[in-house]
Formats: sequence, C-alpha cells, structure tokens
Amino acid sequence: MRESVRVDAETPILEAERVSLRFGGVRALTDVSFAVRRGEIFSIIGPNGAGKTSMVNCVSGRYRPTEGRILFEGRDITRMPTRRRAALGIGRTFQNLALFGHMTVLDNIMVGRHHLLRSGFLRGMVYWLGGAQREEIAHRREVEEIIDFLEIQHVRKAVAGQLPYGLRKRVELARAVALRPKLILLDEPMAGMNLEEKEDMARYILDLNEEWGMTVLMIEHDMGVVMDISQRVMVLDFGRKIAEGPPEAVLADEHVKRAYLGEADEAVSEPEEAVA
Ligand SMILES: Nc1ncnc2c1ncn2[C@@H]1O[C@H](COP(=O)(O)OP(=O)(O)OP(=O)(O)O)[C@@H](O)[C@H]1O
Repeated sequence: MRESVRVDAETPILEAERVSLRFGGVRALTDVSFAVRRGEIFSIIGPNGAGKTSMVNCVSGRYRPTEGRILFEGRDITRMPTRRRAALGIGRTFQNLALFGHMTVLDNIMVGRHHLLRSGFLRGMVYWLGGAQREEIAHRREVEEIIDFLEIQHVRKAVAGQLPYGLRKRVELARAVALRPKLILLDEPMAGMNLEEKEDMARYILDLNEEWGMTVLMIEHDMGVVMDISQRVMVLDFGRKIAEGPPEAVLADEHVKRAYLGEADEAVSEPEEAVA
C-alpha cells in the first residue's frame, strides 16, 4: 500500500535541505538547499566540477548525501534506493548516453516501460499476468505516443547504437519519458548537439513540461537554452549555492558574473568614438 503524502499546490515537488556530499577529502557539495516547484523548469548551472551532477545524483539516489535531506512530494527519500525513487516518479537521463546500443530504438523505450512495471506498479503486474495481450497493446500504444512526440518514427526499428548522436540523445529522452515520471532529471540534454538539434530538444523539453505536465530539473551548460526555457536557475560554485532565482536576476548577479561567467568587474571597455 502506498503511504499517504502531503501534496498541495504549496508543497514543492522536490526539496533539498542543507545537502553536503564528500568523497574522502573532496567536498562535492556543501550545505546546498533548494526547492523545485511542481510544474516548473528548474536549471542548475555552474563551472566544471561545481557539483551539479553530484546534486542530481543525490536526487536520483545514485549518491547518498553525507549530510542533509532530500524530500520528494513531502516525503523523505534521502535513504531510499534508486529503484523506489523511480517508482515514485523520478526519471532521469545521463550526461553520457546510457542506451542499450545493440537494441532497437523501440526495445530501448520498452525497457523504460518494463522498469515501470517492475518498480512496484503491482496492479499493472497482476494485469500483465492475467491479460498479457491487452496489457501489451496498452503498453505499445503508450510507447508509440512517445515515439510520435519525439519524432523518431523513422528510426523506431533501427539499432540505437548506430544512430547519429543527436538522435540517440532523443531516444534516451524517450526512454526516460516512458517511465512517465512526475519529475524528470536531465543531465546536459543538449551536450554535443548542433544548433538545430538544440532547438528541437528545447522544444521537446518545453512540451514535456507544458503538455505532459512534467516538472523538469536540468543541468545544462548552454546558457542561451537555460535562460530561454528555465523559470528559475540555481548557480553552484565549488559545491556551494551562490545564487538562485529567475534567469535575468541570476545573470545580473555580480557574484555569478565573477564566479561563473568570468565577467570580471574590471572588464576593459572600448573608448567611445568621438562624435563630431
Ligand atoms: N564518484 C566520485 N568520486 C570522487 N569524487 C567525485 C565523484 N563524483 C564527483 N566527484 C568530485 O566532486 C566534485 C563535483 O563534481 P560534479 O561532477 O558533481 O561537478 P559538475 O558540476 O557536474 O561538473 P561538470 O560540469 O564537469 O560535469 C568534483 O571535484 C568531482 O571531482
């Protein structure tokens, strides 16, 4: 039986409370707190090694914070295994592609669905045993919907490992979406993409958010994309939070400019041209 949880419009879908993470002597995260509101696109930015992936791994369950708590829909998930978090509705993609290269696109997405069944959707499982054919049809319909949405119909039978990089990233997103998560964690979804692929990916993320109702927590280096599609942004630097807020406010923050964007205060300005 599912535990009852406190969920209302005021409850953030995700909260990190004073999270610290150490690897031996390395302080990957120090005292980081933030909250993601239900329905928003929230991005984490910061220089290399700032702790972004570590933070997302604490949310997905791959890493366990040394100190602090992670709450999902008001429930403490800090010590919960990854699989159970997925069953609660936390899905993710990885910085480095994690597809089954030898399998078809369709099978890769089906794997996402099977994970959904295995992860405690007991009713579905019983149904599967009792009426496998109807379940399979429903399953396929969902998968086809995702394939249509991500515009990968033309490669559905292709072997995933042989696709161009941008398409593989899209298939990986499809697999994460197949879990039907409430919160989707995207680790550098645009990495290695050309401009057109980035624009497509940005549109898919917006649609996932607006039409599919998924809350998005994203790490992304492309500042243009981050500023375009995020409602709020958190900036990490050396494992600490240095700013959080709407994109424009964060961009204008002097601390952020110095620490992250490298726009030092002493920026050299060109002498103005003499006006005749
Ligand atoms: N598994 C690990 N073992 C030891 N140190 C780690 C591990 N994972 C991360 N770190 C260290 O923690 C710090 C934060 O790394 P993290 O990968 O979270 O940063 P990031 O902001 O995601 O960087 P990037 O933008 O390069 O992906 C770094 O100093 C990194 O070397």
